[in-house]
Amino acid sequence: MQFVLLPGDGIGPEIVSQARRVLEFIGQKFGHSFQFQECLIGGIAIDQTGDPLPAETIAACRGSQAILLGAVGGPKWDDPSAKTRPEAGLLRIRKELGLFANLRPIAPFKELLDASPLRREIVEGTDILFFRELTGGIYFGPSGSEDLPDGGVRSFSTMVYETSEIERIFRLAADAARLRRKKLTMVDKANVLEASRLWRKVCAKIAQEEYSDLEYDVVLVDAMAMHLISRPATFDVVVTSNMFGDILTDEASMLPGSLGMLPSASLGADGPGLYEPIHGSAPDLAGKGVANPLATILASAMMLRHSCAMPAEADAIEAAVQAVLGAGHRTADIARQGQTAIGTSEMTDRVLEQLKA
Ligand SMILES: NC(=O)c1ccc[n+]([C@@H]2O[C@H](COP(=O)([O-])OP(=O)(O)OC[C@H]3O[C@@H](n4cnc5c(N)ncnc54)[C@H](O)[C@@H]3O)[C@@H](O)[C@H]2O)c1
Ligand SMILES: CC(C)[C@H](C(=O)O)[C@@H](O)C(=O)O
Ligand SMILES: [Mg+2]
Repeated sequence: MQFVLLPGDGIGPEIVSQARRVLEFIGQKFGHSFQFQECLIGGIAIDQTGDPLPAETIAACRGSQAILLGAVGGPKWDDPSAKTRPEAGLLRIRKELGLFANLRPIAPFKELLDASPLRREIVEGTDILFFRELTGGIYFGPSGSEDLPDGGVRSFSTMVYETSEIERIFRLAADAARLRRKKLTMVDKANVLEASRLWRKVCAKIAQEEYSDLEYDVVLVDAMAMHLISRPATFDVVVTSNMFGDILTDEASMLPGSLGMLPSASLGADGPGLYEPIHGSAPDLAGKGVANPLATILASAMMLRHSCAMPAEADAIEAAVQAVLGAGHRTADIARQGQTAIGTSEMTDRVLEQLKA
C-alpha cells in the first residue's frame, strides 16, 4: 500500500516524520506492507521547482492509496507581490483531486479537559463532526485587483456556490448525522450573503425531503462562533461553507486546548483522500522540536480508517494517544501549570510505547 507524504514547510517535516514512525510500526504490528513516497508541496516546492504543486507531486498523489500532509507556508514566502504562494499548492491539490469534503472532528479526549482554557463543564461531552466544504466558495470564486484613478487599488474575492456543490456536501453530512446522534446544524450568513441564501434553500429542501428523521437547524455564523464555546456539547454534525468552516474549527481547537490536537480528512467522490492536521506550519515553533505531533498522528488514524478500511489499526492509534494523555504526557501547547512539557519526538515515543504494550 503506497502512501504519499507531503511534509511541506515549517513544522510540517517534523510532525510528518513522527506520524510516519507510527504508521511504520502499525504496518509491522498488523502485517501490512506500507510504502511511503515523499513529495514536494508548498514553499519548499517553490524554492526547488518554482511551483508550489509540481506535476510529479500531483501524479504521485493520484497513484497513491492516500496522502498525509504536514503544512505549507511561512514568512519566507509571505511577500504579497510574489508570483505564487505555498498556500496555492494546497488549494490546487484539493481542487485537482476533487476533495470537496473536509471532515474535522472536535471530540476532546476526557483525559485532556484540563488543557482547555474553557471550563471543564462546558467542554465535557463535546463530540462534533464538522463538514467543511473545501473546493468552492470565496476561496475559488472570481478574484482580482485593479488600479484606481485616485491611486488606490480595488481588490475582490467572491463567494460563489452552485446547487450541486451544496447538495453533495450536505448529503454527506446528513448521512453522517444519521449514523451519529441524528442532529445536523447548517451554518451560514443568509441574512447578508446571496450564496448563503442558496445554501439555506438547498439544504432545507434536502433536509425536509430526504432526512426528516434528523433534527435539523440553521445558525448564523457569527452566533455560531459564540455557541461553539458556550454550549459545544449540544452540537452533533455541523455543515458549512469553506471559509466559515476554516475559521470555526480553529476556534474549536480551544475545546481540546490546542490546534496541535485536531486532525482532518479531505475526501472526494473517489480517488485518494488527503489527511492533515488542521493547523499550519507554526513558524514560531519550526526547528525547535516542540510542536505537538498528535494532530498528525490522529490524521494518520483517520487515513487508515477512511482510505484503507483499517478500523482496528485506527482504533489502536487513537487508544494509544488517549492512554498517553491519560498518563499525563504533554507537549508545551497542552501542558498546564505543574506539568512538564515533552518534545515532538518524545511524545511520539510515548505513543509507540503504548502501541507496543
Ligand atoms: N493546512 C496548512 O498547510 C495550513 C493551515 C493553516 C495555516 N497554514 C499556513 O501556516 C502559516 C502560519 O500560519 P498561522 O501562524 O496563522 O497558523 P498556525 O496554525 O501555523 O499556528 C497558529 C498557532 O498555533 C500553534 N500551533 C500550530 N500547530 C501546532 C502544533 N502542532 N503544536 C503546537 N502548537 C501549534 C502555533 O505555534 C501558533 O501559535 C501561514 O503561512 C499559513 O498560511 C497552513
Ligand atoms: C493554508 C490555508 C489555505 C488553509 C485553508 O484556509 O484552507 C488552512 O487554513 C487550513 O485550514 O487548511
Ligand atoms: Mg485553517
